[in-house]
Amino acid sequence: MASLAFRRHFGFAFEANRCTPRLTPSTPPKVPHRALRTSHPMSRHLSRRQAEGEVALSKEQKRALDRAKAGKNLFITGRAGTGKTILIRAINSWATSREKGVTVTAPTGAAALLIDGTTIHTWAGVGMAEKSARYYATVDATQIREENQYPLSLNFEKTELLIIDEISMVGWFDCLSC
Ligand SMILES: Nc1ncnc2c1ncn2[C@@H]1O[C@H](COP(=O)(O)OP(=O)(O)OP(=O)(O)O)[C@@H](O)[C@H]1O
Repeated sequence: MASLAFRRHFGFAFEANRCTPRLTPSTPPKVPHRALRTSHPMSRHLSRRQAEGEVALSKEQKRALDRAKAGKNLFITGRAGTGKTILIRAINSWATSREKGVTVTAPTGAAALLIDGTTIHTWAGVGMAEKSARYYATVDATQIREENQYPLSLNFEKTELLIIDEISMVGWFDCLSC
């Protein structure tokens, strides 16, 4: 149910067991050896330029981009180096140029940096608890929401397109497809 709600809200989402379509680039794109080396974090700038048009997307990447443009939910998976990050950059670039409310996230700070995004926890407002575990276990959920300093509802409302990189590292990932 949760995943359905997310999909309804965002139009483009992350893994869900009934989510469509499942794009699985099985073979790495044919790229020059020099380009393959740019997956190193220090080569982010070059990768960004590639996503902005200097490198033509592969057929499979284009197919995924077209589906994203059509507002479909996507689960993008594939072996290392098959072009997932470049695809994310291309989707982000397209969404930004259309002034869509796009948020690019990842479960860890390091992963988020690679895609110029933010952590999923920051976006969702999951921060450090300010009170004891006993307090949160006993108090009413409504009260916790009222006390929350993060403008969470704004984050959810302004995000039309949510991208989560490295979703398998998200601890509560399984809950999303419940
Ligand atoms: N269509 C393309 N044309 C040329 N080079 C590409 C293309 N797609 C990706 N690349 C290059 O292939 C390399 C791997 O791409 P990318 O980093 O997007 O893969 P990935 O699937 O995200 O890898 P990982 O799973 O390890 O993060 C990079 O150097 C990237 O610049």
